[in-house]
Amino acid sequence: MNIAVTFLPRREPIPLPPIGFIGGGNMASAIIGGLIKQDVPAASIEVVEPFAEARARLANDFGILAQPAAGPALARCKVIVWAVKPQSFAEAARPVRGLAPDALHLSVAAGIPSGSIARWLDTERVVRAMPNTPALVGQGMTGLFARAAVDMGDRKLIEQVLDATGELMWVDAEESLDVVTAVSGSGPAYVFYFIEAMTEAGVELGLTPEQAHQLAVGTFTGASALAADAAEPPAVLRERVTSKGGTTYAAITSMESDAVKAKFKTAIRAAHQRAAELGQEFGKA
Ligand SMILES: NC(=O)C1=CN([C@@H]2O[C@H](COP(=O)(O)OP(=O)(O)OC[C@H]3O[C@@H](n4cnc5c(N)ncnc54)[C@H](OP(=O)(O)O)[C@@H]3O)[C@@H](O)[C@H]2O)C=CC1
Ligand SMILES: O=C(O)[C@@H]1CCC=N1
Repeated sequence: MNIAVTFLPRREPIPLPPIGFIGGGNMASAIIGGLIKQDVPAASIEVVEPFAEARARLANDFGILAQPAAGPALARCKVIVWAVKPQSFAEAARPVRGLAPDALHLSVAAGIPSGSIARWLDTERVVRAMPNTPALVGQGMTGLFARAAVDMGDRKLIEQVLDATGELMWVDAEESLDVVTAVSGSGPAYVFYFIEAMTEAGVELGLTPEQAHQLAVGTFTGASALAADAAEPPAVLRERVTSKGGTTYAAITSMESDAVKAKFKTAIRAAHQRAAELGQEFGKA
């Protein structure tokens, strides 16, 4: 049998400017992985990361030579991504202020207001993003907010930097980012929690851990794809699974009687409140 093979022309490297990262942990790695997939050369990415183990991981995974402290290498960066914990932001900003005067700043830190970042870095060109970890597999959801001084060209640049991470959603009000944080930023942990519960229940009822894991994960993948594709809302899709007097009815009735939905919403409100507290606590400096 003859198999026709078509070679697609190799894509030209994306002409992104040099990009700096302050903090080279989980979220920075997810974004850097996307940039490398877009053919951005490792040499045009500067990372400041004090933790030696994280620097070794960046070298191993992406061939990036991260620096333990901020220095003049950041001067060439036109975008600086802030991927430090909210608790470390003010301290991390001090040595960077003035080092890259032309840079557009993108913060992924939960809660820290853009006004604090603008003050710490002495620039109004600040965008805040709230991504989530499925960015690692190109299926993230990211909320974005730009300060007034950020123009359309800057917005496009940010979209290009985050292009490979998944879907992007701009919000007009900065407070909305705390809601994005509580729903989709922390959201993967809620999904993993339910996967854990479904897997444990499957094992307790007699399946192997592998079988139970495959069924739980596959059910989330399938149900999410159905919800994304269907014209009907999730409540209608749920009703279609729930045969009268059947097994799903038994499970949903049990959950309703234990107020599972109400408690889940309370948990999301706790995440929302914590985002605001992080901003108040660590945005003051
Ligand atoms: N993880 C997630 O799902 C999401 C996280 N975020 C946000 O991303 C940010 C980073 O989170 P995450 O990646 O999970 O955290 P990590 O702890 O994995 O990464 C943060 C890194 O920053 C380093 N760091 C600390 N101080 C400095 C400094 N002064 N200069 C440079 N780097 C420094 C830390 O080193 P050390 O460990 O030595 O302190 C650590 O390696 C947080 O603000 C979080 O709110 C947003 C959305 C989702
Ligand atoms: O838990 C956190 O604070 C961060 C922000 C969203 C996800 N992780």
